[in-house]
Amino acid sequence: MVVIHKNDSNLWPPQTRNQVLEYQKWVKPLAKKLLEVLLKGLNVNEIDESLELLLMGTMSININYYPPCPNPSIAMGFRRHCDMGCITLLLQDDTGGLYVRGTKGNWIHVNPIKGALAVNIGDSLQIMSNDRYKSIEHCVAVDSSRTRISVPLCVNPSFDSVIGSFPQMLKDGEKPVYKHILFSNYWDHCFIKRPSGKASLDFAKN
Ligand SMILES: O=C(O)CCC(=O)C(=O)O
Ligand SMILES: [Fe+2]
Repeated sequence: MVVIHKNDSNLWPPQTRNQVLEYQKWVKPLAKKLLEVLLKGLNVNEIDESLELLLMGTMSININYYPPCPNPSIAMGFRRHCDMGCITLLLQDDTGGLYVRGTKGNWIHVNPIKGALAVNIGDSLQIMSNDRYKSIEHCVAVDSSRTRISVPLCVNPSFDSVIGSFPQMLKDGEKPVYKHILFSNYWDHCFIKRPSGKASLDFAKN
């Protein structure tokens, strides 16, 4: 289940609607703080209204339910991918199974820590930072005996935002790695083509 637009909340089952909206309200200032810290690293000192739309104009929440799988060695919970937006704040239960790709191509298990959120960088922030920040490839393995629930909150540009390298990134003749594209086009590309791993970024490359 995903809440993208404000009014989509009517589509949520009433059993969880209030909790989801409450959680979204609680987590929004935290997302902004994290983006402020990340943007300071790109010499952007303030997130004004237009930047806020670009960085966090769409927030979506998924609730992922992974049932136990009798043969985990031949099944995948979630295939390898990068999230499309700027950052994802991921709440997971204590079952485990989330893996991120290390710099040497190895898979690293993200041990669940009670009360902690895992924060992933998404493709849009890689694009805006002209590759200074890298989106993290991740996947989910299933467990033979336990269910798993995760609640990722994806902080994305608004759909009508144009994403591209921040001009203040490009110093001393540095070339933009990515062209300027509408975030909704990037979103559609990822959903329709379903590229795996980091391949979706090629769509945005110059
Ligand atoms: O279930 C997880 O831990 C990750 C889910 C995920 O990667 C996603 O929803 O994009
Ligand atoms: Fe993801």
